Amino acid sequence: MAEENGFLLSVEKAVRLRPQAPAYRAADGTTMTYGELWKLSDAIAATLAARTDDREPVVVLGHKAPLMVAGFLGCLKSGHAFVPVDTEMPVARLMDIVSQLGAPLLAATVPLPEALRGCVPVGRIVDVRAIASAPCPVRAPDRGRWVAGEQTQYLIFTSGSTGRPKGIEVSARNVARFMDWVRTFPVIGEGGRVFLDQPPYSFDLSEYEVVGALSTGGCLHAVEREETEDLRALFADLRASGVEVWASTPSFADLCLVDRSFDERLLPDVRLFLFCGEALRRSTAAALRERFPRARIANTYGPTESTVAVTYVEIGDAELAGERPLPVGAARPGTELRIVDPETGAPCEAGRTGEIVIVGDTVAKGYFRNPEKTAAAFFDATLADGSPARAYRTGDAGHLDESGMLYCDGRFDSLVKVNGFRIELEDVEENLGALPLVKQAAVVPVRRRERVAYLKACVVLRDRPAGTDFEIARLIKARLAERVPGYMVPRAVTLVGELPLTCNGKVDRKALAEA
Ligand SMILES: Nc1ncnc2c1ncn2[C@@H]1O[C@H](COP(=O)(O)OP(=O)(O)OP(=O)(O)O)[C@@H](O)[C@H]1O
Repeated sequence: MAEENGFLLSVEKAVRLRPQAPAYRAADGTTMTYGELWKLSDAIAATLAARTDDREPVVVLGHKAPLMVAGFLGCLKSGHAFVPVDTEMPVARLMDIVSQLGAPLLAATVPLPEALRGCVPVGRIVDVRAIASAPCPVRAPDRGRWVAGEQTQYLIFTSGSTGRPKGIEVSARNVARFMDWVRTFPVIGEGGRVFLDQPPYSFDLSEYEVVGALSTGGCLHAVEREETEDLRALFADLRASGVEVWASTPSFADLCLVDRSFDERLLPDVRLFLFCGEALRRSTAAALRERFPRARIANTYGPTESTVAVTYVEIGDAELAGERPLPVGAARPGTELRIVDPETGAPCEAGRTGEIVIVGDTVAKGYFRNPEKTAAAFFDATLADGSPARAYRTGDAGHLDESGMLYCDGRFDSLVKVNGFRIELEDVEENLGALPLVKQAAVVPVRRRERVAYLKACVVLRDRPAGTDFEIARLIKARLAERVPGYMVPRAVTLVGELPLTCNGKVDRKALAEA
């Protein structure tokens, strides 16, 4: 029998079991049920199928709205990979994506931004809002047309922090295997849970909620970007949300933790905090544990190239005790982690730091229309049981302990040389963060003529001590020098109110370096 789309089958089952159950709660309070979502995605699929016989990727443009999710399902049902593009993206990046795809079909859930109007021919635009407001019955494309197996389910473009954005092609099978794993997570596996829906859909962290919620009959509770910029508005919304699963970057949790009312009285139902995308600091996990004593806190790790995440670990008292950075988890079934020498690719000795290589059934197909970059990062490998699998070189530094627990040791590109000393920026950040005075810190290299001239630390204070900025910076440097060798103490320490975030909600190091 032909392989069907595991994700769509699970959503279909949820539709069949509880068509009236809420699937999506938008920020304006409107709700879309499973039955409505399925019907709307049928109509979108029918429209797309009438437009083209091709299986070309379709850009789904918009922000947090049920129309976006219906657009994703509509693409899959009509045989198209979807390319989620958030309206919050800088316009230049948006235009670059559209040009890389070459005048793609564009399913718009919002009015087109001015700059895009000239780039996409009118005949290539599908107005999702018009489909949603036309109540006529439609015949959805035959299920034989559904995206399945090795075909691309979605194409996510990296933020391009290291060059031009690359489109990562994740297959239907990759997503199905990821989904099978997520459904074994505590809380999510029980089904019917309410998920916070915060990261933009153009960031694959959002797949935790799209796949996690919709394949288990759960509900997405969307929060808008504007809300996240006004904690009072955000908390007013969250108070009545009933959110049970919280998946975000640690930076987004840090942002909320700034306010002391962010605790279990605000969110009495939260039972699982799920982190991915950047280092989870001990201080963040400890604060959450104190304020949400009944919730589990899980750290997960993975790049978009291996479908959201491939490791999982719960952070409890044992993990919080001690000084070393928190683990990022043990490999999911179906994934093997290897630590290799980044230069030669040879396996490292047990316990040593090297490049993390991910092998397994969620490793993506490669980069869209980019065979060179694909060949440079992806290769075919063999799993321990002898079966073939795809492998991806992450560019992340890490090590495994004797029990197979993975620790991230930063990215190879965050290893810098200052005056001949090799310094791991995240190591400096970890030590700064451990100072009682410091709430959050990011360390960036300041380059002069291709070399790193010195390090700059941007620090958010916990409570401001007496003294000028200069005196406080000097105090921080002195305290840090008690923990690390002198060459690791940043020459410049800048006090900031908060750390800037990228549109994906990660600390924006590029902006800090340029500031
Ligand atoms: N739990 C974690 N702890 C530490 N780092 C993590 C964790 N999870 C993910 N990461 C980092 O995030 C990277 C994956 O992020 P993502 O796929 O969003 O792309 P990116 O490398 O941030 O690229 P871009 O910024 O260009 O989009 C990983 O390779 C790793 O460096």
